[in-house]
Amino acid sequence: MTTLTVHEISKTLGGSAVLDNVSLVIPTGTRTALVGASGSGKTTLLRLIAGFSRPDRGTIALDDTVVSGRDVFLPAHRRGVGYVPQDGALFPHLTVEQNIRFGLRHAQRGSTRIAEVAELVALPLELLRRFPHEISGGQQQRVAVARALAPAPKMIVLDEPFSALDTSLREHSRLAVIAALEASDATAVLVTHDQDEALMFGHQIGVLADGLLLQHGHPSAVFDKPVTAEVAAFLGDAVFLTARIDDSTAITAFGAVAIRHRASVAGSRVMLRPEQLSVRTDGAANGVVRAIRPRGASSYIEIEALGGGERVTVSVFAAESECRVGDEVSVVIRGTVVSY
Ligand SMILES: Nc1ncnc2c1ncn2[C@@H]1O[C@H](COP(=O)(O)OP(=O)(O)OP(=O)(O)O)[C@@H](O)[C@H]1O
Repeated sequence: MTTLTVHEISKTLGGSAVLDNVSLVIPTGTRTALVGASGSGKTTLLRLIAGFSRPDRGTIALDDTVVSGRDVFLPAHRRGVGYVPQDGALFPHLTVEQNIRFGLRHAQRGSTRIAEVAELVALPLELLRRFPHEISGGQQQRVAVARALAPAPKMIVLDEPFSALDTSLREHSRLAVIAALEASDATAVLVTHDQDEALMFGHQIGVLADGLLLQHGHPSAVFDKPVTAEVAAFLGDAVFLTARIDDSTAITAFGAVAIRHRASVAGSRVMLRPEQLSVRTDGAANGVVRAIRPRGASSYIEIEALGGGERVTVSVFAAESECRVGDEVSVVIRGTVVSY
């Protein structure tokens, strides 16, 4: 187990700043997900951590040992960091067992370690004799994780390991890999562009945009109190409403609502999640139904505030929907909001 300290890292590639003054501490034995849009710098940061590339400025330390700094650079093979690339990158001409064995030092190769790590990633032992093309994509990814875990690294980094998998396989593989990481005690960093994956991965989430680490912290803290509207929108569907901010209350076109976090001092809008909205046909009307869009079990109802301007889309259980276009209804906001 190792604590990773990334301190004021900057990196320019092809003449453009790809990472700008990024600092992050990943405590020993914890799991951190780095999330961000395509091109935000996630893979570059992971490569710097693994030791495949050198930062222009700043330092990277594993515990008290600086592995990247002004006059120091420990290459990947001397860092003891396990690496799981995006496509798994298994050797096609080697069996599953030989692939996993490849990650082991000579002395460990005859040991029971292969069966141990196969079990750790929930890989049935009968698959050990097969070649990569004879197992599923999800199993291949787990072999790649097993290969990286085999030498018991103190730290493991994973670059979008589930991105090529379809939804159900991805969920299954994710859970198996998280359980394996938990059991291994390795400090882990996962790069993903999938918000749900990032939020469920572990102890910390870091949100990158254009080379800047916009926010990092416990997943629920970042989700509940996003520092900017950009972070809020990146982590899930977000509804923004113009509001008059009055101390700890926001007055919106759909009523007053309590503020749980003021991200800016002089805010003029609030953010809430679509799940916080519901619609009632009794009660004081504050909106008019402009469109109804059926979507299987649910229907999306577009509602415009009375007096015009603001619009929200509310998801309702289709069988219970009594609304028609033109009806006046009451939009109710549950819970609390963040103001910007
Ligand atoms: N070797 C390189 N030379 C020049 N530019 C590069 C190089 N590698 C990456 N970049 C650029 O740096 C930026 C960040 O790339 P990076 O791969 O770190 O992003 P990412 O967040 O991992 O994206 P994705 O989710 O698409 O993999 C991009 O604009 C990319 O085009």
